[in-house]
Amino acid sequence: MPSAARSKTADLRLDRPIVLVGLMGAGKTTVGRRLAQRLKVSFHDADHEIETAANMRIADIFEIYGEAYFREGERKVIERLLSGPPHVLATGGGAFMDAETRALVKASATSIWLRADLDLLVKRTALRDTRPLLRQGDPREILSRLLEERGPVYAQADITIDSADGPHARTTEKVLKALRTRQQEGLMV
Ligand SMILES: Nc1ncnc2c1ncn2[C@@H]1O[C@H](COP(=O)(O)OP(=O)(O)O)[C@@H](O)[C@H]1O
Ligand SMILES: O=C(O)C1=C[C@@H](OP(=O)(O)O)[C@@H](O)[C@H](O)C1
Ligand SMILES: [Mg+2]
Repeated sequence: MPSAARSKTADLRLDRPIVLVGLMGAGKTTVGRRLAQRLKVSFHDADHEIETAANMRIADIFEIYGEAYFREGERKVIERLLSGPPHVLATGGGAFMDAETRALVKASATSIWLRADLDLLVKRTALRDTRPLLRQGDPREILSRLLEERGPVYAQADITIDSADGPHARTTEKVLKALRTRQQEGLMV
């Protein structure tokens, strides 16, 4: 398939995994899958891996075992995935808040914060009621508080990309462009 879109990624060779971080609804899972396709590497979603390993839904893990147990599983899953070959990994929104997970990601991957404003996060997370943290009150209030708390930590990622409204493809292309720039500057991607 000799499309221009495809040939544009031929110059990008991953040295290590790409890890997407950011709040619920930022588009980590959606954009991550597309990014992996464009880079021709495999895609993993930490939430999905946890659900498979536990054979339970995230909301049930939170309800039955609690958040601390979930975070432990999340850390283990991410550690296992990061020890593998370069790929794209979409984390759950809280993963990068865990100091140990964050240190691991910073040491062995290129991290990307997909940043979106509150209105967009509220709109996108309303599409699916699968996130236990947003069931604990008013989703807008919860997301607003989390944005304030977590924003400075997400900002420690190597790259920040605005995950604005519009097609996922546009955000994916922005990520690719940022990776290409980094590589041209001689930095690892
Ligand atoms: N430009 C966009 N980028 C990413 N997601 C978008 C966009 N526009 C709409 N969406 C929708 O918003 C939701 C984002 O959710 P998801 O990818 O699961 O985010 P996260 O994994 O960060 O929580 C999906 O339903 C997706 O289809
Ligand atoms: O922000 C969080 O703490 C969480 C985000 C969710 O993933 P997404 O960010 O993919 O929605 C999921 O891991 C869990 O519900 C907790
Ligand atoms: Mg996700």
